[in-house]
Amino acid sequence: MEMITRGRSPMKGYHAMSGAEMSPPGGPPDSGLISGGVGGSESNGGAAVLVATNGVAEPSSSGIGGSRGSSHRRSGNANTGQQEVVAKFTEASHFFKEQLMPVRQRQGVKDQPLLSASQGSLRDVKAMEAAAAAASTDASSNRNLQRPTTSQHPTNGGGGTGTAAVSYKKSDSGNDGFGAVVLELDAPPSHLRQEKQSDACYSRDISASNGDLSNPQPVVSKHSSRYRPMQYGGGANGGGNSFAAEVDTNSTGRHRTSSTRSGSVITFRNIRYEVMVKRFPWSKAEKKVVLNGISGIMHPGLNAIMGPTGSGKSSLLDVLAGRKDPQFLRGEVLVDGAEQPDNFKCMSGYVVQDDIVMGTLTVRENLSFSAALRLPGNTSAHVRKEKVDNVIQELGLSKVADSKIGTELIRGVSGGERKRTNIGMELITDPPVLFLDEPTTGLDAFTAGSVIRTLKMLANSGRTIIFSIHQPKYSIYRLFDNLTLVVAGCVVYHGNAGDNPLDYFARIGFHCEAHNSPPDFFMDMVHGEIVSRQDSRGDLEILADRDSILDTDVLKSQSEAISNRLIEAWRESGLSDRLEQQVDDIYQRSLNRECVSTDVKVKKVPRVEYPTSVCNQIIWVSWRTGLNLFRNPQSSIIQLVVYLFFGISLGTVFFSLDTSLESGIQNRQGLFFFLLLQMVFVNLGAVEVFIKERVIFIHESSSGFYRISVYFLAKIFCDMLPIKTLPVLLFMPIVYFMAKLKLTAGAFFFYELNLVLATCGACGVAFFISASVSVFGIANIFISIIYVFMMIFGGFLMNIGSMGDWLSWCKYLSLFNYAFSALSVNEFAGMEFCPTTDVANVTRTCKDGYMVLSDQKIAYSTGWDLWSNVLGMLLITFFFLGLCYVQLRRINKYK
Ligand SMILES: Nc1ncnc2c1ncn2[C@@H]1O[C@H](COP(=O)(O)OP(=O)(O)OP(=O)(O)O)[C@@H](O)[C@H]1O
Repeated sequence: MEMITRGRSPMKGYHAMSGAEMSPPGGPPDSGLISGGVGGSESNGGAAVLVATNGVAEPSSSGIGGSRGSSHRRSGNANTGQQEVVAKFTEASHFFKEQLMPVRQRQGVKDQPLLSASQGSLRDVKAMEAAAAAASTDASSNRNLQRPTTSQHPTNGGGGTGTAAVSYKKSDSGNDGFGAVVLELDAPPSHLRQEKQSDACYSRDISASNGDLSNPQPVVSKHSSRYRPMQYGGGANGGGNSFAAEVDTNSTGRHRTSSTRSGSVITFRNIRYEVMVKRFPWSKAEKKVVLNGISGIMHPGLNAIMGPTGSGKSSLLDVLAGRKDPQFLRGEVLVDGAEQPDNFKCMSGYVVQDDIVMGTLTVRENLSFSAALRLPGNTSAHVRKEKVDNVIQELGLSKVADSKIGTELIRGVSGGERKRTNIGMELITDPPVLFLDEPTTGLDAFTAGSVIRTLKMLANSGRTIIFSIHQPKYSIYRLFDNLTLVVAGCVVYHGNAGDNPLDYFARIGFHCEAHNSPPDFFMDMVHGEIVSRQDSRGDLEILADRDSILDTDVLKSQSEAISNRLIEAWRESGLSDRLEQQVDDIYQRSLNRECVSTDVKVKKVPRVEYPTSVCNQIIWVSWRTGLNLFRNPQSSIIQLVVYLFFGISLGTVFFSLDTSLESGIQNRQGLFFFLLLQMVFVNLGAVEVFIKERVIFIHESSSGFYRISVYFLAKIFCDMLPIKTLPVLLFMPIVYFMAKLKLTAGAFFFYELNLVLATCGACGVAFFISASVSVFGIANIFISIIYVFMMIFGGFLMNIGSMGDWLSWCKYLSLFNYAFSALSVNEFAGMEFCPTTDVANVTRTCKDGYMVLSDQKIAYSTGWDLWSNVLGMLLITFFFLGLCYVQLRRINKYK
């Protein structure tokens, strides 16, 4: 059981006390308490508020660097904030009295005063803590315990209202793995550190005078280090600053309930990302620096990464999300002040630029799929449904919840709704951090605005949202809490959004004109379209009338000069210095706690954790594959119609074959040729199976939805087998009986078996190519080459016996050869073909079927001769399916 104090939004002039004094200095609190105030960002200047000493919590009003317990106010609205804190604690007291105490009494715990709040003092916090603990132990009998009020969090981002909110809620520990009562305290962030003691990390108030981070305060909270060892709240302009320390009682440590939602703080230090590029396939690989020594902190709130195209936005996002190949990466990424967990990909949400939803499924079905595979295996269907409903509601998708997403053939939901569904797929697990790669790309201005507003709402509920974006309009920009401006792989600004960057750039000589919008100004500036009016350093050539310059080389060199100037200016700025200091401080403390590996050369390879069993994964992936198939007319209904048409056509052309010497042999061989052609070449369509779902597969398999083997098996059992075997079983008998092939049950079933195996083998080849190549056109070329090669050695048009031995062995690689041989033996054995017409001066005799087979060099004398063909087709099928599986495993999961 844990009780959490969570900071939210900033209160200027207040010091986020975070309950540091609620526990004995230097050690963890006795019980699973508590707390976390949150340090303010630069602009916040101060923070809220709670001082508790020896079990007595008092509202305090010291600034961010204020001394403990100081109670003077620094801002006019501080008093209001203080009163609100008190009011909220009073409310908390009622809540504990009315809802938690009865639980304690049922358990025989002697009643004791809980919490009395008056102006300036909050009493008996320990009792409250004890009550919360009692409530936790009765979690199972107390499922309906709800937070009585929802605290309102300021969303204006200005940090001026000083609203303080304390809320408390109890999560459903039975299902989501969290047994936590959350006490939310609106307060600004960033002055907390964690320390490792034995097996746990403790958060520490590190705030000191003037934001000096060198004077740590005592330990304030204890929590498991397994999942979220610590959270630093904080954010630009106060949007969604929060802090929470929580105990994860879940075995996987991945799932969090929305009631305990709080974003993580991502700290990155000296990030350098290099790739090796070749100009031509044959030329020597050259090193390209994509990110060059980037540092920063992303707090809960809306964190935008902006920059010109190719500047490294997506790369930075991927690095923070743990989705870049570690072998090309240098530097550290810390999550809540501790080393980025190697299963971070599974714990965080990542919305890729492409769609990761299945177009044939409805919004609700897609979300249900995500819930079924990403929530812990023991989550009940009822809770899963509730989660899906909540996400639908949260994202404003109620109206289209039961509409299909849409494909090229099916008209579906709008672009914005589709994007929100993509976001919902990741929100199901309520991740503390949500990454989005250009979430507005491809959307019109209004839809883009609605998507960002949705993100803002999520950020306000305490999540850390980090996304890359090109050039937003102003109404979008003003929602940002934090801005990271990247140019040529370097940061030129990192900090609060709003007017702060304008002030900063004005200080270094770049002024935004009155009518210009800030994001447009930033982009113009980094592209070199706006030149410095006053270059304080005097080493930048200033070209006033850029429009008159036509020489592109001059423009390019000027852009580069301005970019370099911006990069240098940032490195030399006080903002950057303070940021570096904060980042270094967090990093050093992490090292001290031994929570971070000091060996930068040994980068961890990301690990994927699966929250559900193989069985569950097979059921759900098969369910989706089947549904997708059923609703996809291209691959199901049209295929059936094609087979029906083909069956009737062939049956008509080869109707009632006779046994004449003139046509009986040739017509049968011709029929087998066309049948096999159809069985094999119909699989050209299967080449798109993995190509089409490549992005979804990479995202889902690397995010822990399912194992690769599960996806592969589901494709075979729910796609390949029904799609390939059903039409053969249904429509190929039409040909058999219309053509009057050998009318025995054995011969008929063997004919069916051969056709099924031929088509499965061809499908195996298509699957292998599909898993190996990502471009449809190239895949088509490869598969055509393989099929034609097999056809040459099929024995139809070229007698294999007439080939040299050095070449004829290739028949063993040919599906056509095995299938044709088997069909021929099946049909010709025991037949006799006699002439029906006389030809002058020519004496013709009957020819039996065995002679036909001998002429074709087809072995027929033993049962093995017949069944070896079946074995050959099976081997080809398994060989290519095996290769397909290997290729699926080898697909690069890094971006
Ligand atoms: N794996 C890679 N191989 C080669 N070049 C790469 C690789 N990853 C990134 N780059 C290069 O690094 C630069 C930054 O790429 P990145 O995708 O991060 O830029 P971006 O700012 O997101 O661009 P855009 O806005 O156009 O998406 C680009 O020039 C890109 O070509």
